[in-house]
Amino acid sequence: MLDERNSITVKKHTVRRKDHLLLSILSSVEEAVMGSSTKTFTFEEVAKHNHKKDCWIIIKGKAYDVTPFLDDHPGGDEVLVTATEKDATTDFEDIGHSDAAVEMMQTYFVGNVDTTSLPAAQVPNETLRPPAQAPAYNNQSSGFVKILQYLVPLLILGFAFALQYYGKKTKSTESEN
Ligand code: HEM
Repeated sequence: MLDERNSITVKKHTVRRKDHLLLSILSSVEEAVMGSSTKTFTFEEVAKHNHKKDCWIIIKGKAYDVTPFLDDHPGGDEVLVTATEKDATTDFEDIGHSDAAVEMMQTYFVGNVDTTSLPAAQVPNETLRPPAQAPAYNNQSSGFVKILQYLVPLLILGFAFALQYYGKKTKSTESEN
């Protein structure tokens, strides 16, 4: 009886081990297949998919075909279409997407993007202007603020003394009367 039970547990273990082995073989085969079949697109190739019926976005150097997700995206379909034809990494991260969203994203992965083909980030000219070009009145105004910093406490002090003096004077004239 005991022997029978032992043999059953031993068999279970063997089966589990075999399962595990089989799974790891399967996953490494899958990995090898997936690895070799992962495409690399240029930015231009990805950018062609830029409308509601065919919508691809680029996040962290990877391309995602979010066309089937447009209707279900909690942030709406418009933001996703607007995020095409550019590197949408900052847009995606600025929203503060949850871990669940990041996990969900993997479903739509279609390939890597050749990062050398990505256009340089477009920075508005205003932000590139060096601070040296700031208007000259800035220095003048900071000098004026410094003078005020000394002047205001002095004025308050003078006002306090004047009040004290005026108070004493009115007291003495009252007592004289
Ligand atoms: C494959 C890519 C994306 C997936 C899987 C995804 C998924 C999600 C999910 C699950 C949410 C709900 C909140 C959360 O769990 O974080 C969400 C919200 C949102 N997403 Fe995305 N998203 C993707 C790309 C983008 C992009 C590129 C933008 C562009 C700006 C964007 C904008 C938004 C906005 C505005 C919200 C609403 C946030 C709020 O109402 O608080 N998403 N997204």
